[in-house]
Amino acid sequence: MSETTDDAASVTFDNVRKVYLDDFVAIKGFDAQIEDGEFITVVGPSGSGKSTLLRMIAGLEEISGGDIRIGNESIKGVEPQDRGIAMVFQNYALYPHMSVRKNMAYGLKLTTDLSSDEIDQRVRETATMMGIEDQLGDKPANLSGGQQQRVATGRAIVRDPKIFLMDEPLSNLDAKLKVHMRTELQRLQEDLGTTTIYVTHDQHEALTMSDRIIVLDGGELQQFAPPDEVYNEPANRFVADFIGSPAMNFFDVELNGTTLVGDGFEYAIPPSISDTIRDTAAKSRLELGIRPEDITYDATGDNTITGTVDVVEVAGSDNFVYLDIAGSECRVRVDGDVKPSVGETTQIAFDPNDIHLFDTQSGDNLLSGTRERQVAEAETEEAEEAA
Ligand SMILES: Nc1ncnc2c1ncn2[C@@H]1O[C@H](COP(=O)(O)OP(=O)(O)OP(=O)(O)O)[C@@H](O)[C@H]1O
Repeated sequence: MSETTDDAASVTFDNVRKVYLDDFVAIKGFDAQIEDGEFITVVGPSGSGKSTLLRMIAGLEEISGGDIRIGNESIKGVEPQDRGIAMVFQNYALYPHMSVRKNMAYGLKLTTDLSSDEIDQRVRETATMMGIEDQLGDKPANLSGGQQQRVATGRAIVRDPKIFLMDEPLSNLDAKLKVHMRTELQRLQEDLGTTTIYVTHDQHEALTMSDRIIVLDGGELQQFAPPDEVYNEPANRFVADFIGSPAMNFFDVELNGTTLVGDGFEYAIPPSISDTIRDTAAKSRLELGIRPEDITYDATGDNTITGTVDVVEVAGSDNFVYLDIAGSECRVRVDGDVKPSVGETTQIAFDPNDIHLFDTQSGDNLLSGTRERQVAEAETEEAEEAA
């Protein structure tokens, strides 16, 4: 997170609702507090309300209920151009008939009383920062995708906004350029320290770029937390399934004493976990979640599960093995030099500390927060031993 001097560019969502066409609720009672200078990504499936959220801040959509505040000020009744925001769109929305210079200067001319010379100087400085100073006289159609992206970002930066809103700004770039621009945007945001709300379909972008991630589904907030927490401590089954690639494996299980029993396997868990889930297990079915990267392939010893190799996906430095465990698919990440044969039977194992357990009815993660506690306890023990 970048250091800034005041909280003028915090963004508060207070029970925000958006209703389209009188009865379609696109955003349902959304609450969140974004701090000044944070880089926030918003992820969720198509139609989950990501763009709607951004468009309400930008003033491109009315808010149907609740309020959004920038700093302490409600944005209701504040004209879009007076909100101190700048937006970068997926299709860049550059004016085709204007040069890069005019595209970048246009917003400044409309919203400030700077002189032409001052505007020109700011445009040139920003163009240099974005590496497009040689393109100032060109029309957008004569630029590459990456250059157009830089112009769109430069046009937002030149206005020196309090908040950047970015709606999938890199999705039109090829994979290599995307990685490059991702680093560039991240560095720019760190240098400028401007609060940024960034919508993306790409969970890798979300996990690598942001201070915190908003996960939306069906217009409802599922989790708002730093990337490692969303990954390691997903709030519910939806988040667990949505974040991570290949996705987490899930198995229907029941608790029997300190053993999770599923189709084709029994898996022993420590009493600390079984005690945590016992009350829920008495009322509801459970799902065991385990990430492909947390599974040991070809394991020996106790507490293993038997599977048969269905598919082997060669992916370079890592391979993915798809196992059949009594009719359920289980994805396992293995080293690139491990290439099992289809039809082979194997044992897999995983550490009980890596499992996730969900209430099948509510989807809640029953072990939420326990991993943080485990880490804290381990650190305390280590400190005590060292003393
Ligand atoms: N102007 C509109 N009128 C009616 N419904 C709309 C309008 N804009 C969006 N919607 C609906 O609201 C829901 C949320 O749309 P939104 O564009 O915010 O989702 P999104 O998460 O950004 O999706 P995507 O990832 O596909 O861009 C969708 O069901 C969409 O069809």
